[in-house]
Amino acid sequence: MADTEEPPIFAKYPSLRKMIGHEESEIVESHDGREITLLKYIYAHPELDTKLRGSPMAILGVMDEFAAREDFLINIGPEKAGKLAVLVREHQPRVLVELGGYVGYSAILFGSILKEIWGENPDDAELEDADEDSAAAGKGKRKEKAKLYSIEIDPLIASIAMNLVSLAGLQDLVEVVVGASAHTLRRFHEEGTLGDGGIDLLFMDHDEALYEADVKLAEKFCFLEKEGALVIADNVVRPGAPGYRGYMRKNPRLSKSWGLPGLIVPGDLEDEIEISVVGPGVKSVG
Ligand SMILES: C[S@@+](CC[C@H](N)C(=O)[O-])C[C@H]1O[C@@H](n2cnc3c(N)ncnc32)[C@H](O)[C@@H]1O
Repeated sequence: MADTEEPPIFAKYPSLRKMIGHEESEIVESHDGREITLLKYIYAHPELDTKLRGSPMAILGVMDEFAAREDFLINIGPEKAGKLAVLVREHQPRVLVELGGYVGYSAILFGSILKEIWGENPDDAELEDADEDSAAAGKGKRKEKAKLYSIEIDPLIASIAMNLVSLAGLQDLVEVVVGASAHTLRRFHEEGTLGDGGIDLLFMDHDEALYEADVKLAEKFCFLEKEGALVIADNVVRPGAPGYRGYMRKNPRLSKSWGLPGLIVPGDLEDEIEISVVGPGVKSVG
């Protein structure tokens, strides 16, 4: 490629041109007002009522369009979304917890898959019915709700996520929870939010420096006791979570782990997403 030639990545993501000439330390990638601009962009969309409302995939498409054309967004983006969607469909989780919800991109993706797999949640009366007559459960009545708890520390950012989750029609399946990850996991434990079953899939995408401590907390509260529970950690290579990776490799509760490649930077083949299958075992590790 000649010196003057623009890297192909800028043709695909024109919004990245803003970063040209800046040191990495000078680049602000989020929480600078662009999230409110995104919300206005979506609500100004000419097909808001005809295509976006009630359509998770169409909303994700507009978020991708905004990230490519207007301003970069720190969500998983379309490539990782495609890979994670395959995994989530295969795994069929009923209770999913996400640490780091941002404006709701991954929450809308995962919530739409929960809806695809489990349908609309039963209302409380139906749940009581199914409880009273366990034979009825065998006739197709569901005794549990499917749920994604998307935990986000920043209340303004979380409000945008709540708005977009509702626009997507997923408010029944996706609960955006405002709070820091560790504080919220502890609150879930004290309040019994997750019931007896715990978590089928824990997605960590908040602060790589907290992955190790937070997964240990989830284990301590027995949230990861289901056979085959999945822990998915994003960005384990860049910015990187060496403490978490080291801890999981030696974890006696780990039965299998593998990685998925990142994206965006062509030729970057290192696995950015680490998937770990954990299960019942030592109750409290570390
Ligand atoms: C990379 S973004 C998450 C992207 C999101 N999972 C998606 O793909 O749509 C990280 C988010 O984690 C939030 N965050 C950072 N530290 C956190 C913590 N300790 N607890 C909860 N959220 C946190 C940030 O405010 C930010 O919105």
